[in-house]
Amino acid sequence: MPDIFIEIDHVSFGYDASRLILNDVSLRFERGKVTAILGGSGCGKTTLLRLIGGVHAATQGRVVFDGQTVNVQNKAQLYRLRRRLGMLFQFGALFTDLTVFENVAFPLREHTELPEALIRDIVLMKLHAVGLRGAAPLRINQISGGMARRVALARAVALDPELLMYDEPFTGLDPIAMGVTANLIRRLNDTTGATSLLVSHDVTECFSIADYAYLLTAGGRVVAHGTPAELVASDDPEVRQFIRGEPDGPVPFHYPAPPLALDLGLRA
Ligand SMILES: Nc1ncnc2c1ncn2[C@@H]1O[C@H](COP(=O)(O)OP(=O)(O)OP(=O)(O)O)[C@@H](O)[C@H]1O
Repeated sequence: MPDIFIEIDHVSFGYDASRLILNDVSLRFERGKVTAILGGSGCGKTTLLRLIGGVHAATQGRVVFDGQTVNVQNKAQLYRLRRRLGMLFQFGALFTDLTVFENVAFPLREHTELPEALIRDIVLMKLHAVGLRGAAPLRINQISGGMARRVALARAVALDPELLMYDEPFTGLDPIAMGVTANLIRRLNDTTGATSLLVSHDVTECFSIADYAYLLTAGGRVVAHGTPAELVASDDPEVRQFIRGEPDGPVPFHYPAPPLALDLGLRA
């Protein structure tokens, strides 16, 4: 029996009543694993992370976090839950005029009463884990984008979260920085014993580090799920189109439209 840490159980959600973003979606994330959630723009990946973090409530269905149904009305439960998760947003969202050190120290100062000497040791250890202990005194606007992403990783793990959620961690990075970031996500998961969810549209990078992956399409519909090896070996045309990034296939390139000739008035 797999040890499920997060379960999305027949969840539907819309930001307003007129449009469902997630339509009866079910996913399960195993404890200790890195699971990738892949899908095109707008299919609801970030929305899914927000529901897990209790930012929004599911309209229908349940989000279960380590055996407990997430209830956004229960403020005490939400606070405890948020202490258990670390989140890395697209572009890191660091304080650009603070130092690398102060950025990583920030969640420790916000959420704990630890003495300054201990905060210092934790920050230096987290920075060491991402290879940036030597950069501690630099300001964010003095370091490269790839380094900044690593600082954001160190900050996301500052409180030793049990769940790490990464939203598009590879965006805007050059290939080397991308590889470094991917390896760090894997290493931080394994050394801290956390569970990691990785939202991205970068199939290659995700498959290089994920234990398992879900492929989603519009409405959060699960096209397929499995280990990267299983998905790569799939002969389902929709999965192949997805993985190879083919522009046309079961997911058509063209939005439904009348024939071009008709639209251009070329036919009587
Ligand atoms: N706060 C919001 N209010 C209203 N609609 C929203 C909000 N956030 C997202 N949406 C809409 O919900 C849909 C899904 O967005 P979401 O960000 O979850 O998709 P995504 O798969 O993460 O896409 P991307 O890869 O582009 O980030 C989109 O159509 C988006 O416009």
